Amino acid sequence: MTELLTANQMRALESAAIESGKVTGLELMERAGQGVVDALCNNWPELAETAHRALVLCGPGNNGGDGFVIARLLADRGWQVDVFLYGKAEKLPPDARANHDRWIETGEAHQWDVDLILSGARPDVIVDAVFGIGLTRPLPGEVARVLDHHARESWKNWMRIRKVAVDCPSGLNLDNGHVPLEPDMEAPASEPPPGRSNIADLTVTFHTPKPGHYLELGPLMSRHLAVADIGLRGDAMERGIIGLPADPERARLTEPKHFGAAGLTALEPGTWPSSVLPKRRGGAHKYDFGHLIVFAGGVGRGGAGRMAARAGLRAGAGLVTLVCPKAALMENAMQLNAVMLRGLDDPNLLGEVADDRVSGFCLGPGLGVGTRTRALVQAALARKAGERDWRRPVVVLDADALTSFADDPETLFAEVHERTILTPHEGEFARLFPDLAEAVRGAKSKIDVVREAAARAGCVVLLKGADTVITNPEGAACLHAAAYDRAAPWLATAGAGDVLAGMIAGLAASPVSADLIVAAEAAVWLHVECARSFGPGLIAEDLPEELPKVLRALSL
Ligand SMILES: NC(=O)C1=CN([C@@H]2O[C@H](COP(=O)(O)OP(=O)(O)OC[C@H]3O[C@@H](n4cnc5c(N)ncnc54)[C@H](O)[C@@H]3O)[C@@H](O)[C@H]2O)[C@@H](O)CC1
Ligand SMILES: [K+]
Repeated sequence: MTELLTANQMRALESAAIESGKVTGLELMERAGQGVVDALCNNWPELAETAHRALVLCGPGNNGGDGFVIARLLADRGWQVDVFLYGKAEKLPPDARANHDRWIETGEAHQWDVDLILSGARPDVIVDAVFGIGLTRPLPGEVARVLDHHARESWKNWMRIRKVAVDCPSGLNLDNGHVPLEPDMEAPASEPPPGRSNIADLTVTFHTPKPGHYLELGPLMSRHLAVADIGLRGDAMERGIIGLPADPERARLTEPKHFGAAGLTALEPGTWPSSVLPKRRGGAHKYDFGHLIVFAGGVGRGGAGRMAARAGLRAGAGLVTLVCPKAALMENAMQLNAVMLRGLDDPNLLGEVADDRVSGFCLGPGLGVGTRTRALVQAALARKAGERDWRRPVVVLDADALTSFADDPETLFAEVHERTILTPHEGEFARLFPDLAEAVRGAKSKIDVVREAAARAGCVVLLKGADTVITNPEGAACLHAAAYDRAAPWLATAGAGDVLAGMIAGLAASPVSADLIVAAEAAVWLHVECARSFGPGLIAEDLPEELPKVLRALSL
């Protein structure tokens, strides 16, 4: 499953299933609790073999209800289970109340008491079932004190305690990956603010992952993510199939999996991302895969452009030409072979270096901020469909090509077209969309702000990060996360963004390329795959050189 459902979408799906009469809320809660116990035993097989001790922390809503189910199922396996309830039993919602009542037939539910909880017998497993998707306010201090990462240290041998989060580590907002704080807690303090330090060893969510598991603090707090099937899949219409244009309402995770076909792997030909890579058939001519022009900066500033060009060529463009000021021709000539080279001083003479077989432009890396760059961007955006493609040339705008419009983003937005993609990092994004910048985003998720940005700009927008969000003006949103088993911290290296811009352009410049947002998704995935394949010690130049190995593994 590649859809990422927000809290409201998840609730709507559950209500529809319940209203259809196919399932009851109690049955869903039972499956959720069972899913957590199964994931626990799968993840730590030794816990499945003998009985242990669990501390189950239940909250005032249905997340707490899941906790009571888990307590009962563990007790049935012979475990010793201590249960604490934050809230009042009589105020629990009906399904949670039913499971509470069932639990207290044989066990006890103690009232929340920080000192009592932390001075009890050492648990082997702490189950965090305090808040799930229903958390609307900052985590109460007395909950945060118990869930804090360091609270375990009140027990001997605390390093052996495992914490399992039900749906999410309590405090994490599953729509945006934020942890809301009380206003007076925003100031940096010597200790981590309550709530942000609730780090699970395993997080078990239901039906699909949620955006907040992948955005911002989500991966840091969730640590390992398991998704339990609670039987809603048959009812859920699949709207997030990777490789097809993205759904305008539901965000999808960029990963090589198809709904309902868990057995498929990325390595099977014909599946994503192979299915959207242009270079996969014989008998083709180099122009069938497009001619990409990458612009480079002046003397001594060509490295970023050269890396983008090489990435474009490796990614699959049939031809790549680096265009630089004439004064920089010699230094570039000394560094390039397969990438062609032309000099251009006057942006108005673009036609002299770009005939109408050019199907893509990449501008920004190392280009310099100023009027020349603006003029080049405008010239590239003004190009019409060429001889080989019924579409206009794709235009990838990155780095200085974006910053050159910081004073006047509207001019840029007036000229972009549907085959344009902006690829800012957070700093560049803030220059073009100051009201959507990270510092003023508030509770809006990164997905929502990039959606707004794409609608405002009128083209595809890709906001880079460990969590990369790609959206188009119609509202389609894809989230690629270099997190969990795809974490690639060594990708945080100078020039990695230049290579990404080149890879996107190289894939999208082909006249047979997929929809731009789909091509960008594939490029982002391949970029991280190259980093993972190369491993620690990576520098940006290694990324294009690793691409053939990654493509070979895709059986291309
Ligand atoms: N039938 C269903 O709806 C299912 C729900 N499931 C579980 O139910 C969870 C969602 O349940 P709920 O919607 O009841 O939400 P939660 O259980 O996450 O929390 C809601 C409760 O917390 C209170 N609350 C929110 N923020 C608070 C704060 N800062 N301080 C104090 N109290 C606060 C609310 O007033 C409400 O009582 C999911 O995360 C999942 O774990 C699963 O059992 C699957 C089925
Ligand atoms: K929780």
